[in-house]
Amino acid sequence: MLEIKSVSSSYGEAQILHEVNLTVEDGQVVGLLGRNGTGKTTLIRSIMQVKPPQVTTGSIRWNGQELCGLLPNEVAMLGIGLVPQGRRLFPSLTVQEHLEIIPRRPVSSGRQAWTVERAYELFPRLGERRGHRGNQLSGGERQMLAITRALMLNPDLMLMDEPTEGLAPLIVQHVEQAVRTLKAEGMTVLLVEQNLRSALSVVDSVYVLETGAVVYNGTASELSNDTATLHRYLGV
Ligand SMILES: Nc1ncnc2c1ncn2[C@@H]1O[C@H](COP(=O)(O)OP(=O)(O)OP(=O)(O)O)[C@@H](O)[C@H]1O
Repeated sequence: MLEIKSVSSSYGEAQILHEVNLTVEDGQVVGLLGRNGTGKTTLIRSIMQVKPPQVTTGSIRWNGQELCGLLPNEVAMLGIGLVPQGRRLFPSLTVQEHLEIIPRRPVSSGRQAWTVERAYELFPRLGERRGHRGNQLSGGERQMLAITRALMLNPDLMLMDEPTEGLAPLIVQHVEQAVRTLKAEGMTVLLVEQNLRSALSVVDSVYVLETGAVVYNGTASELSNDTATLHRYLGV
């Protein structure tokens, strides 16, 4: 379980997150929604201990262990995979090389280890592109590679920062299906999304951020029916 309690984070003097509380139970897919600039990526970076920002107060616990003060690779080795916004890839490495260079952690009990072949089963398109280099991939292929790279770590929690951003509708469906497949296998997911429809099709519950604070927490169906919140905080 991921437990975020009273977390505030700052870039220098600028405090962006204000006493954020958020919980992701094991096996849940939780959506993190909110307009541009409300602090979603800042929260993801705070969980991963990627600096900046600096977490100034509060605690972030994963399976009871405090993450604040660890290095990002130490957080990763506790079983937290990151799909960063912007799908950072190496332009000169092939798809296969991207997947092979990821350090592995021992797979958690009851789980099936991720292999390169299993990654290609999740996204067959990537298998067809295994010899292509990072700079030869389409936006959708880059996103698929970013997701599978994070999986190669054998994580128990995936932090996904806007995985459908800028993708064509068909590719968005592939990404949504991949999230459902991961959930069916017991993966815990914190999913940042701007695409409300896409988020609501895969998440169990949602948190909405506004100016760095949680202003809403409910199930996906509660949010779907809450037109006031949708209008006020998500502009729909
Ligand atoms: N490196 C940085 N230094 C200073 N301020 C930053 C930095 N990164 C982000 N911010 C500021 O923090 C605030 C929250 O940004 P953040 O990227 O977390 O929002 P977001 O909800 O993820 O938005 P988006 O959907 O646009 O990615 C914004 O006001 C942004 O300008």
